[in-house]
Amino acid sequence: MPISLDSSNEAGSLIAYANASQGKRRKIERPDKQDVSKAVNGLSKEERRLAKKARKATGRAETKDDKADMTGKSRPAAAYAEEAPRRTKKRKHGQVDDSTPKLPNGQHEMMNRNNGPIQQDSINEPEVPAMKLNDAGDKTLAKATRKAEKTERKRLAKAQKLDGARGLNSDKSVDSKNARTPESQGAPNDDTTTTVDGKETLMDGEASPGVARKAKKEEKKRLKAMKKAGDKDMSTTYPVTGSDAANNVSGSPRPASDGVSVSGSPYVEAPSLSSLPQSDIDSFLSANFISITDPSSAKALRPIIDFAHLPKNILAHSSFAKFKAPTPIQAAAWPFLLSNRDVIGVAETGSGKTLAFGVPCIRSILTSISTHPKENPSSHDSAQAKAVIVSPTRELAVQIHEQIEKLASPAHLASACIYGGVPKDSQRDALKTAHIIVATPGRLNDLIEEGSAVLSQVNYLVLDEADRMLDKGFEDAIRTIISHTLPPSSGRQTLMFTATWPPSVRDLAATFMTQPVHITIGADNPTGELRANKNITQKVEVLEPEAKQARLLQIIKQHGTKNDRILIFCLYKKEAMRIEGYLHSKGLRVAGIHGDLNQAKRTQSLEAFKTGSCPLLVATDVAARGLDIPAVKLVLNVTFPLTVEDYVHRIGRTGRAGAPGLSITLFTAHDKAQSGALINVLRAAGQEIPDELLKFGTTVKRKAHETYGAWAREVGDGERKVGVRIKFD
Ligand SMILES: Nc1ncnc2c1ncn2[C@@H]1O[C@H](COP(=O)(O)OP(=O)(O)OP(=O)(O)O)[C@@H](O)[C@H]1O
Repeated sequence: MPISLDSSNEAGSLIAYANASQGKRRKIERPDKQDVSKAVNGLSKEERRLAKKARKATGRAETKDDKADMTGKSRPAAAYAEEAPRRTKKRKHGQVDDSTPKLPNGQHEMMNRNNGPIQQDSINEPEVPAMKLNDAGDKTLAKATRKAEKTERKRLAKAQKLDGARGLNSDKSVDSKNARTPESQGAPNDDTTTTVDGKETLMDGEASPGVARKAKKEEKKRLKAMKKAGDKDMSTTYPVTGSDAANNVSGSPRPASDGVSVSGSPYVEAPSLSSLPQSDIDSFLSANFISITDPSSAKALRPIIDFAHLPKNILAHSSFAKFKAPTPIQAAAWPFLLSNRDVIGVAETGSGKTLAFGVPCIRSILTSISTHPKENPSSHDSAQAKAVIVSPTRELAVQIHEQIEKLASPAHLASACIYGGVPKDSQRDALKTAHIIVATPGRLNDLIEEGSAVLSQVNYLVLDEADRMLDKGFEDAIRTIISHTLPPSSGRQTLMFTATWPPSVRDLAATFMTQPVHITIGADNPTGELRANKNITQKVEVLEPEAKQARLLQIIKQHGTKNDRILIFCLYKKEAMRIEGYLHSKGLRVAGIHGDLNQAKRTQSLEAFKTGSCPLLVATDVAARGLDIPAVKLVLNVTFPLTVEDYVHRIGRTGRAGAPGLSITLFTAHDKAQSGALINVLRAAGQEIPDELLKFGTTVKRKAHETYGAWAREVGDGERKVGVRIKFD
């Protein structure tokens, strides 16, 4: 019987594998030598010949399997599907847990979750007692298994080499020797903690490299096919013109899935929006510097410039009536998202991106549920998650969850907030009834792995702070999460939102998306180049490193008032602790937030800062992205971050939702490698550039994916990127 492999989905291929060879879905297991011997008694000559052949094959496989059980390596793909739940977790310092492979959609059907760790004996116990040796399917299975083993061995050898090069398995101790290990590196994911001996330990799950790489390969294949198809399409770049005014129904088809697609309910433009003169639309687009690029040949969609233009079922549940009008990113993204399109949304910090993806999320779920009348949204006994929103930090996940809850609960939808550093029990409970999961990657993967989080019906996937989510620290974990959701061919909508969209992550992003509409908000910035929020006045002071502390105190005294908050950023955890202690010693009310603090303390510090009981917060880059804290008057950078993207996010904690903001950056000779990139950001925002900064030079180092964000310093010398001289006029 030919083995049919469904290349679109790993679980699909494994199940097909099992079905083809066994005639039904069941565990794939080879018998041991003894069982084969028993079975051959009384067989014909021909059957004995085949049995001998099979014995040879099983003997080989068995030896490898035994070895693999000891080492956790050299497993054929089918064996991974079988034995994943039996493996015990190995969470070593700085080590990716490759002993616990994660499998995509549907795999849980093949696992016995209740068994727990299984002894070596039971691993060798044959699931199928008597093999029918003259069955052609079995021969095919043995052959296919050998082939799978060979491929797996090759892949693992390659992966080990790669991981070795990336330093994924190397310990990083945080001591005086590497006290300059920045938090954004040392803590690639929010679930990183520090053990007593000062070593950093990944607490929560990283993606299995095996599964992640397979997913990567499949995504690449899909992308290739997609590109081929896309070549036939005309790429469309808006602003919308008068000829598009007639278009009031989205022309973007999305393949129907097995009853879970949201494509059944096309977006219909509100008559009140259709009746607006085109000149109104054009002036809205140009006044807000909205650039929309659609690689498909679908017609342009008018921005939803008034809340009244939203579909009625959303409007009825709106919790945002307090706002005057949608922000530009909301207005531009909503029509495409409501039409089930994939969207990359790049808009400045504090511009309302959460509602931009949050509002269509509710509609997507309601539509999806309405096509499944059995799933009554008001029955909170159980639910299947339909949407996942992934965020890089725990605090941001909590904040997004709060906003999503405000949208979801009036619609009788439930959401769960999943993040590391806190007990799992309440999260497990919340998952039982959640339609929407807001999560950090590490803890989500842990709960997927144990079977508490099931994403097999997720057709709305959001990566918030998408560039951070796609950098090396998170990439594998994100791949694993994505591989558990519905594939795009079954109707999954994939959204990426951020304020910074470096070229280094764009190719990777494309592998997860289907003809995404690219929306950028910002003057003179159609390609989404790095831009800071123009409402922020950026000041840079160049000084000697030893002068920093005194200057810091001066600035705080100069700007601190009773009601305003000052957010102080450091690069290292130890530095943050030192600065917090220093300010404390000066009698100031100050709190701290960084990766060495337990979650309760982190939450407490943030609350104290939000309420104003502590008007000063000293933070590392764990607080750089997404946090929406009212009345942050000043962001003060004591040490420049590793990347200028992080700088843009840090200063973006002020000047939110149209309010003015101020940032002051203390810049020393240690940071001169970043001077060129910083000058570019200042220049693009029309800010003053001090001569002392210009003296450091205008060289901008191009960042490739490997060197972006969390793992930057772990790239070997051989991979160091060459600086590019940028000329200014
Ligand atoms: N239409 C609107 N009008 C006015 N304010 C809004 C609107 N939509 C959202 N906001 C407010 O704007 C603030 C910033 O929103 P949000 O946190 O979503 O920004 P963001 O673009 O995600 O920022 P960041 O890039 O820093 O994550 C929030 O306080 C939010 O309530």
